[in-house]
Amino acid sequence: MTGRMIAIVGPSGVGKDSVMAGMTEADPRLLVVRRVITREADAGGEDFESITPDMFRKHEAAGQFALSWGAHGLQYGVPASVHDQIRGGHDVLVNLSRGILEEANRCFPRLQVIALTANPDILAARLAARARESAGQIARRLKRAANPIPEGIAFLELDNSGCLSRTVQAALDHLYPVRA
Ligand SMILES: Nc1ncnc2c1ncn2[C@@H]1O[C@H](COP(=O)(O)OP(=O)(O)O)[C@@H](O)[C@H]1O
Ligand SMILES: O=P(O)(O)OC[C@H]1O[C@H](OP(=O)(O)OP(=O)(O)O)[C@H](O)[C@@H]1O
Repeated sequence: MTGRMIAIVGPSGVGKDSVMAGMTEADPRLLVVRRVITREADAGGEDFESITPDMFRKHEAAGQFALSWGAHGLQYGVPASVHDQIRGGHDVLVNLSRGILEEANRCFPRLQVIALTANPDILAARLAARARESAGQIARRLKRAANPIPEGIAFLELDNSGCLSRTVQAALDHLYPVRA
């Protein structure tokens, strides 16, 4: 049985990376995609492959990304190796832009989308506490917080304003429903 691509989406600071980490800790069936990003290697936060914009363009032109997009002045890529992981039967978690979901839906037949939400004041507080971005960058991230999920894409919405472990459990229950 092939696996599924599971996209975790939502505004900056909502908890995408935290929820994905909690899900893999709780369930070893899940793998997390290590994204390729034109961000300084020591920026902190998620585990990612840091790459220069020039190398990113070369990787992109060589077909080394299953998906790629730009946001926040950065370029993001999902390594094409995810296709092998999925063919190998793994369910694969990835932090995606809402703007790339239509393309993802075309590329990954069994795409599942989990859209996280949180109250705006909570988003602002979390981004300030994470301290990976400057105040100006945080303000720009908050401006795109309300970007919608494209029409026609099925998704489960989970509010991550509260306890992280409850969000993680709700996501796992959705993906792996217990059959009576
Ligand atoms: N449910 C939660 N309750 C409290 N803090 C959270 C919760 N989810 C995430 N956080 C914290 O909020 C910050 C942003 O989370 P992160 O996972 O980096 O979000 P995203 O990947 O969506 O930008 C981090 O400091 C993280 O520890
Ligand atoms: O189009 P959007 O849905 O707004 O998403 C744009 C980008 O924002 C997030 O980036 P990143 O993971 O670097 O930032 P975050 O951890 O602060 O969300 C997300 O992973 C996308 O790459």
